Amino acid sequence: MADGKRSVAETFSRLRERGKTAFIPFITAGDPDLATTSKALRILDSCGSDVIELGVPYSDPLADGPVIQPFHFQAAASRALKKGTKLGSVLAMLTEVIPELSCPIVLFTYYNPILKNGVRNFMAKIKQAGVHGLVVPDLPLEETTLLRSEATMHNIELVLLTTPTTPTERMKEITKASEGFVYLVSAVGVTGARSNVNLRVEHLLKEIKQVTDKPVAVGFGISTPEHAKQIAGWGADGVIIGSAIVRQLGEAASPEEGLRRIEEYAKSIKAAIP
Ligand SMILES: O=P(O)(O)OC[C@@H](O)[C@@H](O)c1c[nH]c2ccccc12
Repeated sequence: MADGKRSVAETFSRLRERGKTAFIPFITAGDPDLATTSKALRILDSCGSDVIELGVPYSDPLADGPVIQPFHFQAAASRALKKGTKLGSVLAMLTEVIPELSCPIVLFTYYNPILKNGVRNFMAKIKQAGVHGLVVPDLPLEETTLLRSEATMHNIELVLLTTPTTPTERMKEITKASEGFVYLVSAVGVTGARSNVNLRVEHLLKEIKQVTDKPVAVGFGISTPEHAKQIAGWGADGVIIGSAIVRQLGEAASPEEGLRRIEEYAKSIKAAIP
């Protein structure tokens, strides 16, 4: 690649060759401020994150879709928005930080901010900042055509999501269209920490893997090293953890303490998965 970094898909194929499962943490940009986010990205990268998902805070995440926004992200997003975090400042921060990271960044944003910027302009901007992939959780498959063609043109991997209630035919379409990896949302309903992993994930993974060779990463409700290990054991190519990491920052007395907690937490997950 032009920037010398592996794409998301290449990252997964390298891991697969070595029989490894990707660790994919999610944090919200600007929570509690962008300087802390840039440090968190460096820390997560050096703790062996294979891909990092970065959420762009948005004031009204429920506006356009049936997406359930977990409590911790609302809190994280409002902390970030209080600081006036905007897409432009997030991308300025990424432009500086991404060249120092070894793992690719997947940006996570609702569709509205993309529309506001204009799809083509948005893709050009995030590419310019060094972003590799994009997740738009409130974008239904039917609406992805324009976004996909612009993403492809700008060399951005557009990751699509499938859930336990997605009908099989639709799931097949999603796996066909998804780039980088397929995001399997492990449960319907409220996300965030749960005491157990949804046992249906094992079956869902099998079902998806029958129709695609693309890597499948599981997210929603994974919070402990045991959960991560269990999901890796079921053959997931990646484990996505959001709320549990965001909470480390939210509950800490200071950003410094939050960063130390993130580091410790990331290491504990990394040690649990192959
Ligand atoms: O927070 P959890 O339960 O660890 O799950 C990650 C997930 O929340 C993250 O990828 C994410 C944040 N906001 C979302 C909205 C829709 C789908 C996924 C997400």
